[in-house]
Amino acid sequence: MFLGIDAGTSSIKVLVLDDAHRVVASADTPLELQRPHPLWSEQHPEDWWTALTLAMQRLRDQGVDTRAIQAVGYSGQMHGAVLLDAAGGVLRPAILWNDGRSGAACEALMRQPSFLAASGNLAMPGFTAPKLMWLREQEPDVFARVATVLLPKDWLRWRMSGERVSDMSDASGTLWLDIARRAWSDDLLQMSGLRREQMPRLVEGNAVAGQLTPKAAQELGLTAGIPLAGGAGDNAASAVGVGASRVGEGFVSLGTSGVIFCISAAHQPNPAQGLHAFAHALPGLWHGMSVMLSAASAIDWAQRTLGFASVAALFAAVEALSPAQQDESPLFLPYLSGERTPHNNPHASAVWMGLRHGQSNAQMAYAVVEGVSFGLMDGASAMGATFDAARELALTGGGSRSAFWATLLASGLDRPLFLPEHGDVGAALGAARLAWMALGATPQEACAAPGAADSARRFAPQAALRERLLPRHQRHQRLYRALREEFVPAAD
Ligand SMILES: Nc1ncnc2c1ncn2[C@@H]1O[C@H](COP(=O)(O)OP(=O)(O)O)[C@@H](O)[C@H]1O
Ligand SMILES: O=C(CO)[C@@H](O)[C@H](O)COP(=O)(O)O
Repeated sequence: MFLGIDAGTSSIKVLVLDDAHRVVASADTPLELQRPHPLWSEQHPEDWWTALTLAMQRLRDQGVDTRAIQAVGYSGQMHGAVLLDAAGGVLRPAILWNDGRSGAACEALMRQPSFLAASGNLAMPGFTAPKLMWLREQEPDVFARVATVLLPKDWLRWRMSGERVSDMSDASGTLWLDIARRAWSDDLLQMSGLRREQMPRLVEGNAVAGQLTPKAAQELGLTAGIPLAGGAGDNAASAVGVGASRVGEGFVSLGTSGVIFCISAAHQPNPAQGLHAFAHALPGLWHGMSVMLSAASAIDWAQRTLGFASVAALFAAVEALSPAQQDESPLFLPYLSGERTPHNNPHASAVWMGLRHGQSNAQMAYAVVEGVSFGLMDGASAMGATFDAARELALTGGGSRSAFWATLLASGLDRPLFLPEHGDVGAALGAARLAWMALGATPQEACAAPGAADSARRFAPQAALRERLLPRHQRHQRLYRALREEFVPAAD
C-alpha cells in the first residue's frame, strides 16, 4: 500500500492506494488560517502535524492497516515559508501563499536588472523570496536565526525523516530556483540575502527523499524505515492525480486557490499577465499555470458571510435560482486576497456591484460562484496558446464536488471538463502515486492507473448558458478596469 499526504490550505488529507493501486481509503482534518493583520495569512507547522496524526487515526478507524504502507508521497500548498533555526526549531508561524504583506519586497526584486531573466516569473507576494525579504526588514532578529527555509510539505517530511529535501515543482515557487536547469540559483538566493546552505537538497518528485524515523513511525502508526518520496507542490501533484502526464494535458483546480495548469516540454516563461512557469514534479517536464488567489475560499467566505449552513447548502440555493434570477444577480469581483493571474495586483479587493432591493442572498452567492468562474476564464485567456493545446481538461479540488459549478465553468471556458474518479482529492492521489513511482512505477503506469479518466464524469459547455454568461463576463472585466485605480495598498 502507498500513502499520499496532502498538506492543503483548508485541511490535511491522507489517501491510501492498495497493491492494485486503487484508492481504498482517505481521511482529512480541517485546518484554520490565522490572519492577525489584514494582509497576513499564517498557519503553525505544529498544527499541520497534529492534523496529520488525527487524519492517520481516522484511516485506522476505517480499518486500514497503516503498518502495511510501503512508501509515503507528499503534496502541499506551495510557496509557504517555514523557518527553522539551527536546532530545527520553528522560528515563527509559516507565512502562506495567500499572504499579501510583501508587496514592497516584490517591487524591490523586480527592480533588480537580472531578476526576471533569472526567475522567469514575476515577483508576487505569495512567493517565498519576497517573504524572506519582508522578514529581513521587519523581523531582523528572526531572519538572523534562519538556518533552513522549508516549504510546507517539506517540513512534514523533515518531521518524519530529519531530512531537509524539496522537489523541483515546489522549489520553483520560491523564486530561488533556476527552473530550466532544475538547480538552486546562487544569484536569485543572493537577491534575498540568503545562501545555498539554507536551502534543502533537491530531488525529482518521484525520487526517494528519505526514510521514516522510528519516532515518527510510532506517532503516525506507520512502519519505521519506509521510503519517503520527493512529492510535489499541490498543483503538480494534482496533475499526477488526475492522470495528466503528457505535454498539453492539464486541469482546472477549484481548491482554496483556482488554478489552470498545462504540462509543457520546456521551461516557457510568459510572465506578462502573471502566469507561472515552473518545473513539473516528473523529470524532464515543466508546466504553465494561471493562479487565482481566492476560488473555493471565496465560496467559503460567502457561505459564512451570507449565513448558509454549509457550502453544499449555498450551492443548493444557487442551483434553485431561475436563469432570469441569475441574470439579475449582482456582479462580484473575487479579489479577497488581491490577485495574481492575470492582474498581478496585490491591492485588488472584492466588490459586489449592482445590489438592489429584492435580491436574495442566493443571488449574492451566485455572483460569487460566477465571479470566481470569470476569474478562471481570465486566467485561461492569459494562458493563450499553451492552454489551447489541451482540448479537454480534468477538474480537481474540493469545488469539483458541485456539478452546477462544473457546468458553469465548462460553459464559460467553452471547453469540456471531466471529473476523474477521486478528482476532489486529486493532489492526495498524486502524492500516493509519487510514492508508488519512488518504488519503481513509471510515470505513464502510475498516471494511467485505475481512477484516472476512464471512469470520468463529463461536463459539456452549454451554448445557451455561455450566451448568458459572456455579456456579464464583459461587464465584469470592465468593472475591474474601472476600479483598478481605486485599489490602494491596505495597511499590513
Ligand atoms: N459540496 C461542495 N461543493 C462545492 N465545493 C465544495 C463542497 N464541499 C467543499 N467544497 C469546497 O472545497 C474547498 C476545499 O477544497 P480543497 O481542494 O480541499 O482545498 P485545499 O487543497 O486548498 O485545502 C472548500 O473551500 C469548499 O469551498
Ligand atoms: O499559490 C498557489 C500556486 O501557485 C496555490 O495553488 C497554493 O499551492 C495553494 O493551493 P490550494 O490549497 O488551493 O490547493
